[in-house]
Amino acid sequence: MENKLFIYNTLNRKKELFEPINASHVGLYVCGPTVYGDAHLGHARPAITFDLLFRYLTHLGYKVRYVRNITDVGHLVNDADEGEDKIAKKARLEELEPMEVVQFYTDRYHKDMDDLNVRKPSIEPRASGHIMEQMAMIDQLLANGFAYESNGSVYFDVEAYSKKYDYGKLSGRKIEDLISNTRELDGQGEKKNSFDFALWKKAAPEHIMRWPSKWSDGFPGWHMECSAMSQKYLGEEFDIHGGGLDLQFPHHECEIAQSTGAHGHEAVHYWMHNNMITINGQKMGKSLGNFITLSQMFSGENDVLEQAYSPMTVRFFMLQAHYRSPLDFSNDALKAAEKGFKRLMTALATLNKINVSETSTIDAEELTGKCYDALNDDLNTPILIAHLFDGVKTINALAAGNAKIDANNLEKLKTLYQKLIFDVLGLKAEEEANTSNEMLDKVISLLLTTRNEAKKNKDWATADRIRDELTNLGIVVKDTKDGFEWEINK
Ligand SMILES: Nc1ncnc2c1ncn2[C@@H]1O[C@H](COP(=O)(O)OP(=O)(O)OP(=O)(O)O)[C@@H](O)[C@H]1O
Ligand SMILES: [Zn+2]
Repeated sequence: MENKLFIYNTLNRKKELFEPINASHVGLYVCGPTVYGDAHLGHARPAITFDLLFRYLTHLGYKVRYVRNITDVGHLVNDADEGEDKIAKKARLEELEPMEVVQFYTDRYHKDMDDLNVRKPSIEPRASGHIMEQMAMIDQLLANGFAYESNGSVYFDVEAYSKKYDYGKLSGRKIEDLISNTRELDGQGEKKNSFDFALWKKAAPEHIMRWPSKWSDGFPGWHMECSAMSQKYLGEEFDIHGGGLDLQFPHHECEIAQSTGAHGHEAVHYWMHNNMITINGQKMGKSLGNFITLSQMFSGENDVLEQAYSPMTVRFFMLQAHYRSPLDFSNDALKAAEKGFKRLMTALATLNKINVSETSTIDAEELTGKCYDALNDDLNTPILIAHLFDGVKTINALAAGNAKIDANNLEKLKTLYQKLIFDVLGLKAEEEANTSNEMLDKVISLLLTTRNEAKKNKDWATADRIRDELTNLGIVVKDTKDGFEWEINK
């Protein structure tokens, strides 16, 4: 397969030709959600970005193993080593078992992902199911002298590590700066240095999520799960690790340190980071309380929303921006995406009705080349979509009889649009659901109008039968002075 895909590697801060370890296979790991609340618009960004990558690599012919985890233990409220576990806190507030919270929000996350047409990863491991693997890696780090035990907890020894390796290489932080910024805090508590991070934490008596270990009854640190699970399913060295830009430090920096410290070499060849969804210029975040959940986006039930936005509108909105650019939420931008998506889908329907000519004024090959060049340039979807819209002008010109296309070019154009729109961008037609809803509306209105006519004719038997039969189907009919109202009894 001819390989021209360049991806921006955060580690080296440049676009690099993608060369997998094994010519035909790709290992991809992406940090998934911490499941203690509904997914918001921000969470859709890494999901869609790496779904696009998964789809494009598959389209290019690679066999991809895509691992996206579920964090169900170890992610503490302040993202550092202190505070309550995010899941445990939610469980306490809701009076539920932590794993009930996890199951509830994991199911809801899956529903949102299905709506957005995000393909399921090949493996979706949970942190709590991989405690043994995490403990084994901590053992390795202790044996290699990059970790120390303190009062039943185990910490990563950043200073010892940085004598041999480069701590901060991903995020660009300098260990000297970390040392000088934190000096006053050090020498207190369990850690040698305040920038050391937890690999294993001894659980306080009230902490529910705990596992026995040789160090203490406790739980693993948040960064540990991704190192242990990526290694388990993709090997000590693998191709691509993705996640949001906000995870670069400390999460991914710590992952690099853990893997390098345990194995003597780095695990990941290409680090990819999606930029943030912002709202009024600020990161949309659960902790900041400025989020719109995905189900609110789809139903319109949030005061910030001027209308509901369908899942494909949301997906198109994301794809119209490059994944490394920040993207600000606005009703106007979403409305524009809604229009754009519809225009593209209408053009696709038009394309399927175009007649063939003997000659062609259109060169499908040229457009195909431009589209793939955009994708190969670090998944430049805004440029790709601009080319697809140029093609829409051509399609409309063909439909209007202002251009000609031969069978060969028409076939190529159809294949290009089908493959890129459905397989790679992962868009899908949405009319179907709407059509069946609209159809149901019309059929019920027809029945109820017939019922009103029956009532006018004093044909009470027919009127009652229509109402009763609808009630049996779960449709509640209310007579009003203007006619009728109805609703489906859920
Ligand atoms: N506003 C956002 N824009 C883009 N990606 C985001 C945004 N918020 C979270 N993510 C990404 O979603 C993934 C899951 O993150 P996680 O569940 O840890 O969210 P979080 O950090 O708890 O969110 P929050 O900051 O809202 O509490 C991560 O890759 C993270 O980078
Ligand atoms: Zn992670």
